[in-house]
Order: sequence, then C-alpha cells, then structure tokens
Amino acid sequence: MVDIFPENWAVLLLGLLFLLTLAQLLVTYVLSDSVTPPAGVGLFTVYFMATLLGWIAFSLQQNTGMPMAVDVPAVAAILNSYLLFLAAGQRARDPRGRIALGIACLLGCLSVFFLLPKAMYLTQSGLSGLFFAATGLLCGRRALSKRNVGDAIIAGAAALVVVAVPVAHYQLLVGDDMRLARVITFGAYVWCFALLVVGFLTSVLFEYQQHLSHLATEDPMTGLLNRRGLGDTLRISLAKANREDIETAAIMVDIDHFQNVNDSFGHEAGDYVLREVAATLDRLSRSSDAVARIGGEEFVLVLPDTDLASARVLAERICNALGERPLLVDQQRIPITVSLGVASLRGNITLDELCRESDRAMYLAKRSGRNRVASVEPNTMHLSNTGKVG
Ligand SMILES: Nc1nc2c(ncn2[C@@H]2O[C@H](COP(=O)(O)OP(=O)(O)OP(=O)(O)O)[C@@H](O)[C@H]2O)c(=O)[nH]1
Repeated sequence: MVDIFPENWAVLLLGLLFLLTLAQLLVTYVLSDSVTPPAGVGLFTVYFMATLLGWIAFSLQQNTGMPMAVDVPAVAAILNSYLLFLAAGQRARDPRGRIALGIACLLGCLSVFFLLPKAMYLTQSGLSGLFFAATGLLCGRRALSKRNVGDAIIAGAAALVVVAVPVAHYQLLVGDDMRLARVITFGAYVWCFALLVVGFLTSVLFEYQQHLSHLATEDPMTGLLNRRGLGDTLRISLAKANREDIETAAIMVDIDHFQNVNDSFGHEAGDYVLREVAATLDRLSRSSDAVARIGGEEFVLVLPDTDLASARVLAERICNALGERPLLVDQQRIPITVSLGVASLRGNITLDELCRESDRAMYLAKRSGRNRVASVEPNTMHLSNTGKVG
C-alpha cells in the first residue's frame, strides 16, 4: 500500500496526466475549428487544464512540504469536480442542478477556512462524489440517447469516484485510517481522470465520425438526403420490390424559373425557398417514402409499394401546396411553382431508372407550360389537366 501512496506517485502520474491532457487539447484544437464544434468542448478543456493545475498544487504540497495557508488542493478538487459537472451539463444540453450544486460548491470552498483536516477531507471528498454522481447521470443518459460509447466511459469514470468515496469515508470514520482513505480517493481520482480524457476523446471522435457520415449522405442546406443517401436508404426496399415484384413510384420535383428567384430576390432568399420546398415535400410524404435533393433546385421522392395513380395524387397535392400562396421572405412575397414528373415501375428496377423515367415526365410538364404534373408509364405519357398557370 505504501507504494501507491500519493507522495511516491504524484510526480510520475503528473507526467502521464500531462501527456493525456496534451493529446486531448490537440484533438480539441483541431475539432473546435470545424463549423460545428463539439458541444461542451470549451468547459471540458477548462476542466482538464484546471485539474492539471490542481495536480501540480497537490504534488507541490506532498513532495516539497511547501506550507500553504489554506488547503489549496482540497479547494481545487471541489472546484474542478463542479466544473466537470458543468461541462457534462453543457455537453448534454441539460442545465438542471447548476445553481443548487453551485451553492454547495461555494460553501465547500469557504469551509476550507474553518474546518479541521479530517472534516475538510470528508467535506471535499463528499462534495466531489456528489458532483461526479451528477456528471455520471448526465453522461450515462447521453450515452444511451446518442448511443455514444465515449459518454459511457465518462459515466463509468464518474462511477469509480462515486464508489470510492463511501469506501474511503468508511475507512476514515470506522477504521480511523486517514492515510488509507486518502490513498483510496487519490487512486480513484487518478484513474477517473485518465478515463475521463479517454472517454471525452472517444465521445468527440465518435460524434465527428457520425457527422462526417451525415455529410456524405445528407444535403446540408435542406437536411434531406442527397443522391448517395437516397441510394443507401433505398437499397433494401428496392431489393425487396424486385424480389417480390412490387411497384415503386418516383416523383421528380423541379422549381420553375428558379433562376428568376435568385436574380430578383437574391441567393439567400433562393436558399430559403429551397428549404421551404424541402420542408413541404417532407411534410406531405409518408415516413416510408425517401425524399432527396439531387440537384440545385431539383428534388425526388421515391415511394415504395405505390402505384402510379397514388403517386400522382401526392404529386398534385405537392403542386397545389407550393403554388397556392407566395412564400414570405423578409416582408417580400415570392411566388413559386413547381413542375412534377411521376413514374412507376415494377420488375427488376434500379434507382437510376426511376429517376430517369420521372425526369422524362418532369420535362414533359416543363414543356407543357410548367406548374403541373406529368406522368409516364413505359411507352405512354400522361399530362395533368389540373396544373394551374402560375
Ligand atoms: N440560391 C440557390 N440557388 C441555386 C442553388 N443551386 C442551384 N441554384 C440556382 O438554380 C438555378 C437553376 O436554374 P435553371 O437550371 O436555369 O432552371 P430554372 O431557372 O429553374 O428554370 P426551369 O427549371 O427551366 O423552370 C440557377 O440560377 C442556380 O444558380 C442553391 O443551392 N441555392
């Protein structure tokens, strides 16, 4: 037990923790430059830096016997564990408990001026255990909701301290062994800190990887699928449709004279129109349909297990919903209409074929005056007579 007493380990551990913190800071620095920096990255960075300073104060006190007017390491431990709770709350976007635990933290820090060492130790480790328990709850919940293993590691690290504190208190209060109590909490803090660094890095990198895979399959402006995402989403349902000879329909949607919107109202208004159209398509389609933006002002809906007549009904509904009243952007009314092409295929079909056929129908709608629905069946074409002149 002597070997792991703080006096012997502090300097060695300090080096290890310093390296871990450096690695964490490096990754944080790289990721914080991205458009959407990871949630809580600022407070977690402050926590890691502050904890390192706390370790330095601790090893100075232990190894040099430097006299300190107040128990600085104890205050640092209370403040740092509260900081960790704040960082976890920021990452989980859950501010609950900040004020109540903040008051507890303040009282704990002030108690350093009038408590004797034993009572001070119990107060400090008790409060730290409380803040770590709250951190563990926040990160555990986030790990479940986001399915992020990094948050689970952070929760596990916090649980280590939560378990160690009552064991240490027992050794002190029942066994009257202050030295053993301190060894237990010290060991738990060190392992916890190392696990926290690993957990935070894992959590952030895991999230970053998810973000990259979204970027590859999602249109960032509208939040709809992009071409690749559409292919990924439909792989299974198209394979099923081919195997069971089920009909699949597609609706190609193209905004009419969109260039005029950009020229007359500006690109920002144009982007707004794209987002509004995307939202309407998303709202009017079923959850089993796949909606994607596959070009500048071109969208496609793929409707599994849907025949041509049903797909036309949806297309007419979209045409009417978008054309019935102008969009309001910055007090300006922007009238828009769309041309829609509907196709339905069965047999051994591919996404490319569905897009090609619905595109053919959409061009028929454009050529026939826009703001209408046209459909194609193999070798046959139908033009909507419900389209309105915009
Ligand atoms: N604001 C904005 N405009 C875009 C975006 N992508 C493409 N565009 C614009 O969309 C317009 C497409 O113009 P065209 O292909 O000529 O089509 P159109 O003016 O809609 O004419 P028709 O399709 O024939 O009715 C161009 O002006 C592009 O600059 C985008 O992400 N944002």
